[in-house]
Amino acid sequence: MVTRLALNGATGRMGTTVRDAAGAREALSAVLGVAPEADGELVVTPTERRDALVAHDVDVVVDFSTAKAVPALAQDCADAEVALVSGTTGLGDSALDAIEAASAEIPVVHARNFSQGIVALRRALDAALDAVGDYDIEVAETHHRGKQDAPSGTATTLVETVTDHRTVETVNGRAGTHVRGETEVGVHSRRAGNVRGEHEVMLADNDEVLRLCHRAEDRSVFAAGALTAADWLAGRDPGRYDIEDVLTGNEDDSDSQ
Ligand SMILES: NC(=O)C1=CN([C@@H]2O[C@H](COP(=O)(O)OP(=O)(O)OC[C@H]3O[C@@H](n4cnc5c(N)ncnc54)[C@H](OP(=O)(O)O)[C@@H]3O)[C@@H](O)[C@H]2O)C=CC1
Ligand SMILES: O=C(O)C1=N[C@H](C(=O)O)C[C@H](O)C1
Repeated sequence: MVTRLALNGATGRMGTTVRDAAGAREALSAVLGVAPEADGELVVTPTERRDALVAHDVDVVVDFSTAKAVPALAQDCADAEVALVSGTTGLGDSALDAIEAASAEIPVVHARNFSQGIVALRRALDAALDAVGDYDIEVAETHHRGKQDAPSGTATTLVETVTDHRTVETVNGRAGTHVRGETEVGVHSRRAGNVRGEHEVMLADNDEVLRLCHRAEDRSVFAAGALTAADWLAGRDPGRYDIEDVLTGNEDDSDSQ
């Protein structure tokens, strides 16, 4: 059976990449786009979205848009009983609450990075943190000049992985006169060119430095992960799932209802 997709943020960098990647998969079909400026019969505006999801018999919405758009999107998906895969980053409390509320009605995957390499990096970081003592940790990320949110969602997730191991105080950038505190984790953001996404976690002690790095060279790696999630999510029970659930097929760790 073909899973019918709607792409929220259809005209953006990721929306167009996901559309092209979906076209190459037999099991998926992108039947609708949503963007602020509707530009054809298959692209509707956010106010038309809920009715269009029902009319086009959509199974899953794949969302790469903007944080402000997420609360209304999550509500529309719940109302239309359509599953949601969202990769949008920089979400504040209202968007996170809206995703949580929607997940009582529909299945939802939200991931700040859909690449397999970042899943592997998180696992490697977990293992490294088990192996080293209280090494100093700094996180750095570089993205294209068009990225709006900083630090990146992935950098935030990497700091959360550190938080699973120890109490930390996040310092976004460093300026002025200040000696590094023992619990600090510095997070550093650069914006330049068309860099797709680079992340590095540095773990350092006296006389040794361990670096864990990932570089996305094409947005297709994010699109592939999001489409795998869409395929996996269609027809599941309501609940909140994560990218580890998708890649391992593990449902024990989800909080599905
Ligand atoms: N999880 C992951 O693996 C990845 C996540 N991302 C995240 O995805 C998001 C989008 O990134 P990117 O594609 O580069 O950004 P773009 O700015 O290129 O695309 C965002 C699109 O969303 C549209 N949009 C704005 N408001 C709405 C709305 N209310 N409803 C529907 N669409 C809307 C914009 O339209 P307009 O321009 O007309 O305003 C734009 O076309 C970011 O948060 C980014 O961090 C990116 C890559 C990978
Ligand atoms: O905006 C982007 O481009 C990306 N955003 C995500 C993030 O904020 O972590 C994921 C990826 O690095 C690309």
